[in-house]
Amino acid sequence: MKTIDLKARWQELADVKDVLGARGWFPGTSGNLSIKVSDDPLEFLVTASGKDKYKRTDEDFVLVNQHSQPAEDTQLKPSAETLLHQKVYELTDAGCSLHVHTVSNNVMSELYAKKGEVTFQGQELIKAFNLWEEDAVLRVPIIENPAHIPDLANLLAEKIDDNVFGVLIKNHGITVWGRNAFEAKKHLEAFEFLFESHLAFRIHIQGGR
Ligand SMILES: CSCCC(=O)C(=O)COP(=O)(O)O
Ligand SMILES: [Zn+2]
Repeated sequence: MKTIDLKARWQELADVKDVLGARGWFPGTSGNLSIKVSDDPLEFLVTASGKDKYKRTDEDFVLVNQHSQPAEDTQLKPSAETLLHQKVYELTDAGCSLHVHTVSNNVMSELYAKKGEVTFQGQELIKAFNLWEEDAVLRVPIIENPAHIPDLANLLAEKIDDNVFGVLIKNHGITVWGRNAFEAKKHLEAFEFLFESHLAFRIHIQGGR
């Protein structure tokens, strides 16, 4: 991959990071984002670990290889959750993977953890996932949150499927992907809208039941 492509991908991911940051979706340094730079061998840019993701700096991203290890000499540490991004690239045609912690995705993950998934039907915004039929159902698997990242990454990998565009991690956050940064961001925004609407409906119409 040429330097110009690396720069373009960096810029693209930095722009997405700014927009998500403006929404407050990186509380307490949480969240990590990645974008694919090369397919064979796999290389992707991923956010550096533990940083204030609301700030834009020249050290925001690290280029990693197919083993989630830095592909260049650097003092920066790739995200602690880089392995989840690696699994997404290995098992899908994704070009971008986004992970954020929000109040809505955490509450939804807790509410529906026992069911192991949450589904949406009859909601206009499931069209953001290319689901156009009237009876189409959007399914979002929910996984446990083991502290050992390889275990977490394996749980995520088990749920990845053609009709899955994101996975909720219980009391942790959501990991979503898309063929490129535009699509990944679209998916993330649609998920968060559906979660917020569902919770608002439960609180205001169903009295929290
Ligand atoms: C304080 S957030 C705990 C770690 C986490 O879940 C996360 O998303 C951020 O980790 P990173 O190493 O990518 O900064
Ligand atoms: Zn996280």
